[in-house]
Amino acid sequence: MSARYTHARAILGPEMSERLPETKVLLVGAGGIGCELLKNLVLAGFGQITLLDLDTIDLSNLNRQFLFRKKDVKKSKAMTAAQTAGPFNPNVHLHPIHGNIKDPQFDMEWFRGFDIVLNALDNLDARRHVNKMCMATQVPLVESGTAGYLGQVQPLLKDRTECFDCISKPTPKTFPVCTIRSTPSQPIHCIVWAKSYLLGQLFGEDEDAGGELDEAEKQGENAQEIATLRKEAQAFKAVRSALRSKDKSSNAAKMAFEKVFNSDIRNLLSMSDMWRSRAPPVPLDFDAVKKGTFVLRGISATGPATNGSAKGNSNGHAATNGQSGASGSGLKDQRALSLQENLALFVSSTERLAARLRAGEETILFDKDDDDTLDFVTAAANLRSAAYGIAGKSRWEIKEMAGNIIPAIATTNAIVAGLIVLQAMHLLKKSYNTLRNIHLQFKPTMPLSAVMISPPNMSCGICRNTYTSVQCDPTRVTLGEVVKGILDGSEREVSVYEAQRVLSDPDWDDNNERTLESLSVTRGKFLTIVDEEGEVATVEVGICSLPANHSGGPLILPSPLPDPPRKVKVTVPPPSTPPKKRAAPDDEEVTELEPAMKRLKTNGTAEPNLYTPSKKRRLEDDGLVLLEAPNEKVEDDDIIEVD
Ligand SMILES: Nc1ncnc2c1ncn2[C@@H]1O[C@H](COP(=O)(O)OP(=O)(O)OP(=O)(O)O)[C@@H](O)[C@H]1O
Ligand SMILES: [Zn+2]
Repeated sequence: MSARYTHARAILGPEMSERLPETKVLLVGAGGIGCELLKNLVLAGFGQITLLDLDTIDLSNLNRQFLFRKKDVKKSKAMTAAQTAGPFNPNVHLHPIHGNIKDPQFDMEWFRGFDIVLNALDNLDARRHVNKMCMATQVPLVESGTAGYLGQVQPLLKDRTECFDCISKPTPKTFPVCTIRSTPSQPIHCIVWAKSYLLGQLFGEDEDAGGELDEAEKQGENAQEIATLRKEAQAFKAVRSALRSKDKSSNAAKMAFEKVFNSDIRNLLSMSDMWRSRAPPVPLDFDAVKKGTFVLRGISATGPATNGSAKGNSNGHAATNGQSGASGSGLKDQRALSLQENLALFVSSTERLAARLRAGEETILFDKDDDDTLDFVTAAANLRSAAYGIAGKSRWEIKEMAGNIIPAIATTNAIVAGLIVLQAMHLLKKSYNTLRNIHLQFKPTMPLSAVMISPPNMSCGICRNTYTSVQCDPTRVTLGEVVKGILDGSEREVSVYEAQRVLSDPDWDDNNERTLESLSVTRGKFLTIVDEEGEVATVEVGICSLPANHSGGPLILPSPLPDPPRKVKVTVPPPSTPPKKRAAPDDEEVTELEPAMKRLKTNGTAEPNLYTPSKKRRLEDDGLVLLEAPNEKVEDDDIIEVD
């Protein structure tokens, strides 16, 4: 045993140490937590590590994602992390993959190839996807996350612990800075970008990257990349000095606009890899937007900029059309602005802020009560949203949303990465009694708290389902063949879904003769078979591909076929009662609850009708609640009543 493992062996014990070289780990995400975790795994001697990330390295990642250097900016995170960490331990086999974990080839068969999955992700969508794949394949998962000084590590295993979806998650309200730097997908990303990045670049302290770039070039780093970065930094320099220049003709606002909404976007577009799994942004043309001749995704620059939540002008002509001097005070705060109006607001707020610099203010920071900065952030965020096809927001909404961001802290990521390895060890050793949910908290007297594991939530729509998979050729196999095969001759009535789409039900079998592919049910997706009477657990069928050397029919059914448990009918608890938790995980005692009913207020009249589970489920999936009588009310602020 080489000295390399002395410490790891002392911690892990001889048995675990022996097994590590054969252990197959999937690490999803090579960002802040992922880099720290990869280093831990490699040094501990985990033998087979698959590392997957869809992104490329951003300059702003370098302060904490220590496996990356300036020469690596714009390269694949997974590939670069593997290249850097590989030599830490030559006995380890690293398999980096540049891809999205939701890509079809990462199906149930693929997940089954791992002993454990470790999430180091930054978004709910990907986390929920990995959770479902791990519940489907019964592969243990360690989930994790950090926000500033706070962190959490949660070991998850089907039937033993609750899953990531057992408790519904509130939508996150804060974002680490860099998540929003290059690929925004929500209005808040653009708001934070405008407030914390662009405002600072133009009106904050001089953040000159030139010196660092000179240094990088001296060290022989990628000259082409450095040249691109230098050009970007130079362009900001030119705009900054134009903003501070007494020369009125410098047209600084136009320069700023053209840099961030045109040339920077063009630069990003030239990296075609980035836009393989995302919709690409569209560069904006200053003069055409100003004139109102610019058309973006079929919408005129004078129409509502995007279909944002604030009410736009339905005739496509904004009320202030053509007013170039739209100022904060002249705008109705709660109206969505057209692209042209956002440009006018960008120009006017930039000029107001520039005038303040010329009058002696050295730096200007965001203050929601400072109209100039709020106008600037409103306009810049909405212009960026428009370029990326994201819904615009009103000035009033942006004031609400421009909350504080939480910077990522390297030490928090490092602590959490260490804790992930410890929980992974418990899962691999099957020492389930020692599993804990760990919280890293901002309490100097007790920075870590270890919480007992909760058993599964009996009404969870993810981990209480019965999972199976079929190997098939979706171009040849029909929906009816798969469903009939899985039900194995049972006559019970079922409805079949793919995600939220109904594909068939007992009264509607039009799709049964159609191929899976024609129904867009392809590799990596699930067919969900729901019992019409609600008496048998839902079966989820993962679609996998046929083995490479297969020559027979288009479908290989699983063996054994799934045997979903019968649900024990339990009376629906009152709406405010949380789902009952069992004292200890014990598979024998599983009972299933019907999905909780929407609260209907009957005003003392008839009891609300209980619809059959599938019908009700379809209605609820569509966001509909059926009211019995015209005087009924639904106690839910998100619900809009329609006749
Ligand atoms: N669907 C996905 N498939 C693969 N990797 C993903 C997916 N979603 C997110 N990731 C990766 O997870 C990582 C999360 O790391 P982290 O939270 O540090 O993000 P970051 O973008 O590097 O930094 P920051 O979030 O602070 O800007 C990122 O590298 C991101 O590319
Ligand atoms: Zn669950």
